[in-house]
Amino acid sequence: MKIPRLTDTTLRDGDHAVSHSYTPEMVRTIVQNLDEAGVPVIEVSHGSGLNGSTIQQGFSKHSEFDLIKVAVETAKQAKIASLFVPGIGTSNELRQAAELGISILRIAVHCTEADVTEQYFRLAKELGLEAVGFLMMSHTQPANVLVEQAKLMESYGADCVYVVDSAGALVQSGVRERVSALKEALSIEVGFHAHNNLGLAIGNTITALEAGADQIDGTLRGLGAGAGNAPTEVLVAVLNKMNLDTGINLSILMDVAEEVVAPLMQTPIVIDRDNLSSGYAGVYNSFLLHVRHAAEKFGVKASEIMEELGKRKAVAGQEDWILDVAVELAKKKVLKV
Ligand SMILES: CC[C@H](O)CC(=O)C(=O)O
Ligand SMILES: [Mn+2]
Repeated sequence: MKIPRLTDTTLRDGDHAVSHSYTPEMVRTIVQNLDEAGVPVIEVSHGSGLNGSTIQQGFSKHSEFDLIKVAVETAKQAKIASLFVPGIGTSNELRQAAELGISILRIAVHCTEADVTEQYFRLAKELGLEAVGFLMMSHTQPANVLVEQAKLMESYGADCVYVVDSAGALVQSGVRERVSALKEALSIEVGFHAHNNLGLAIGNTITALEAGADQIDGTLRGLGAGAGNAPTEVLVAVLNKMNLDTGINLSILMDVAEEVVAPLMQTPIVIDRDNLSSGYAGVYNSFLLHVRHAAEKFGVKASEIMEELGKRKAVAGQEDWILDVAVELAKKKVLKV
């Protein structure tokens, strides 16, 4: 099995879990530790990607450009990456992040919408960036559809395409099928990004490696949207046990996870009823906080909203459905009384 490239996305996916409250000091400390530990790629941006600080996605406490600047200045060996979602971010933010010195742009779209990424892949390459495609909500489509979409990204200049389990809804057979199909069809690298709603983030990531994945993601303590991600420190420990030596210092990772990241958690990252129902129904993890707010406001269960959103096959960008569903469920409840 190949030694994978590990991207730590505590400062991007984890941004959802801290309600976009990262400060330059936190970024400096986390980047310093990840960099010293030897993590090769560190992702920094709003959880929903560049320019995500909006009323729909949640306002950031500090400008993500200030945070990216600190990250670039602090990292000695690690490459800094940012996430970009077309429609949330524009070419302006992409250019600005490149000027600040990011090395990698990860372009994320719903897994049937690769065609909207062309101009951004081309621009990222023009600006000298490594460009990675993110096929979000990959559980919703069979392997052959993901292959078509990934091939489009490859034709636009992608250096790697990720199978992204945004809802933490995939089980191991689903990961194997999708990652192997991409590996077989593409000439570029393939990655896998896990969420832990079904308790499979580490197991699925290892399955992705067995299926040939070249790149994987983690976050310290699993800090990330919904049930969180594969914890970076656990991934490194497991890879060591498998004799896949990434050269990453486990002891530094365990310390920063325990002493710096764990205290940042607003609520423990656990598989509670809301997270499990979200993964089970296949609902996008970034919906969690919005669903919880709506549930509280309208006096319904978050898990019921998740179940209904799953039935309606809601995707990123359809956050307005959350309120519609909550209101409908509340009305039904009143009529029953
Ligand atoms: C809005 C981007 C999204 O959070 C990307 C991601 O990490 C995922 O889909 O899991
Ligand atoms: Mn994610």
